[in-house]
Amino acid sequence: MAETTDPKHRKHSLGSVAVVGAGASGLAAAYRLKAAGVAVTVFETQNAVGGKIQSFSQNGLIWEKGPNTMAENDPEVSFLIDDLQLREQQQFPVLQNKRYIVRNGRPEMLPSNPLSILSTKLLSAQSKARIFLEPFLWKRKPAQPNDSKSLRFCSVANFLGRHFGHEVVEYLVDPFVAGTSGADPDSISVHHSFPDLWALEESYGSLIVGGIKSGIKKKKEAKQKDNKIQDERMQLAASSKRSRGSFSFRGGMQTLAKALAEKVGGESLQLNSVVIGLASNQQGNPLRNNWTVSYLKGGSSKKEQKNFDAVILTTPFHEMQQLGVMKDGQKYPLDYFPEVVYQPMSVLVMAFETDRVKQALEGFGILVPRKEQANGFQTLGTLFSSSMFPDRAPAGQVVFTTFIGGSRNRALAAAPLEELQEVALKDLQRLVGVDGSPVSIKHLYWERAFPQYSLGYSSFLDSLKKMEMELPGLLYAGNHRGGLAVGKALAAGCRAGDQVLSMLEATGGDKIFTMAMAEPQVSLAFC
Ligand SMILES: Cc1cc2nc3c(=O)[nH]c(=O)nc-3n(C[C@H](O)[C@H](O)[C@H](O)COP(=O)(O)OP(=O)(O)OC[C@H]3O[C@@H](n4cnc5c(N)ncnc54)[C@H](O)[C@@H]3O)c2cc1C
Ligand SMILES: C=Cc1c2[nH]c(c1C)Cc1[nH]c(c(CCC(=O)O)c1C)Cc1[nH]c(c(C)c1CCC(=O)O)Cc1[nH]c(c(C)c1C=C)C2
Repeated sequence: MAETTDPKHRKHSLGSVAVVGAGASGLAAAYRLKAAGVAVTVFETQNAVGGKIQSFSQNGLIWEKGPNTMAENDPEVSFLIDDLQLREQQQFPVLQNKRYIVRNGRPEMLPSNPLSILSTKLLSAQSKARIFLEPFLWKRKPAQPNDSKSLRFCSVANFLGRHFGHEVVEYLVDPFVAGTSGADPDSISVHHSFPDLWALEESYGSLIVGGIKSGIKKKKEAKQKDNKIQDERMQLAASSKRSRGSFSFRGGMQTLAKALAEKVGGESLQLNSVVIGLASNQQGNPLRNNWTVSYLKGGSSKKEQKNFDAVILTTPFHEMQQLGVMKDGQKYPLDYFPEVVYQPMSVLVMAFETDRVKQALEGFGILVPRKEQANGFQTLGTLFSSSMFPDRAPAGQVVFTTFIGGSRNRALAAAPLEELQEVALKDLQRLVGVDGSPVSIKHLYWERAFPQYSLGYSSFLDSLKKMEMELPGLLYAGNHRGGLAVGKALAAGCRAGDQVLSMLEATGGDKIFTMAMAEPQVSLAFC
């Protein structure tokens, strides 16, 4: 029968793909492949989709065990939100730009524009001067000698400290890094965590000048792109993409996971199924169906197997290491990978009677810099959950989501609930005047909440590339590459799906196709 080009009518003639993991990246990859008419099977250990995305609802309280918000910075994400008809479900935090940072034991508003930098109590006059002088102190330098060491081992603290000084690192950079990864700015690579910053210095010298010029350039490109977009739907996506910062969905972030799962289709979701082995048979003619996935279903000890043309892996690396990988009948050891550091995190969701919160703050939330531990604070920060999304708290209650642990206090993340509640109440009493105990408390401990993009993280990324080169048809798409954010995981999943689709289309005949991720283009700069 002649192959149709319309995915809707194709009878899966393109091939079959296994996706391991039904988190944001796995669901996005499966969504992309299914839309193109590929037979997809998503294997997921848990009896639910979403991975780290887990929303819960009880007696009028909606809370998140994982992500509370996401951003829409990649075109794939904007398209996915429109295609899933989630635009109407998007929920933007009320007053989302009202963010606070603790200084000298008190919440201080984070400056949200250049003028408010002049009046903020977060920084000394000297640091403010340093920020305004940065464009003049950092003229574009001639390209530095290619020093891969500086590229691989330049920390966020070092890089931004050189531009703006120590106090900016302590009271702006440190809380931002803790509030977006649970890490500290001395331990993470600027090149892997903030690749755009690295490129700005290389291209413009000054980060402020570079930020302004690249912002203007992006706006111009977006306008030109809008003008070029013929398809009304894409035009809508492009225009609606200029959303107002980060957001969630009605009912919580799980709404996104459920919408993706529905689009992928229940027949493609193999829940309660843990993958224990991947075997690649590259011998002879590189025809399709050269991947065998072994898995245990529903707690049974009976191993089941299924063959596929390609595999997309989205599991955290510590779980990937448990997989038995075979190549042409021989064990393929993953022992050339370096260890990955993970940050632990305890999340406490506490609801209080409104009159028990004496100095409630409106807005997104509050972050505690490491330096404020000297003033007795132990939490990393707290989201003002019921201020962000008023429809998620029972009437007459105020809800906070407090984060404890990270690199700042790994042991405390694993402490018993009683101790965590005491720590959180002590900080909230000082910051928002909480008086007394919560009417309800939910707690989740993540032993490995976030992979850390440490100094020298290139060696992990190089190992991923080696694995993909040596095992044609296998691609990694989880949050250990390309960013931790939900939006970045979705984009990675979409791109992995597209890459596998190209492979399937290219190897309709007998071409061999390896799917090493395109080398991210980075430039060298002096660290
Ligand atoms: C507490 C917390 C708060 C966060 N807050 C935010 C936020 O506000 N905004 C934001 O943008 N990001 C946030 N993040 C980050 C974001 O949620 C994650 O980076 C992202 O969801 C990861 O998606 P993933 O698909 O890469 O991995 P995961 O969600 O971890 O999915 C991997 C899946 O693979 C499954 N799996 C593992 N091994 C196997 C196996 N052998 N067989 C079958 N299945 C397997 C797992 O069960 C899991 O479902 C937060 C994360 C945490 C932990
Ligand atoms: C205090 C600890 C944490 C809070 N949220 C997280 C931690 C560890 C987890 C987290 N939050 C965000 C991300 C995505 C990061 C990214 O690369 O986009 C992750 C992994 C979203 C986020 N949270 C903050 C910022 C600036 C962002 C980026 C998107 C946005 O601007 O909204 C800061 C922040 N995090 C927390 C609070 C209370 C807070 C600010 C007041 C909690």
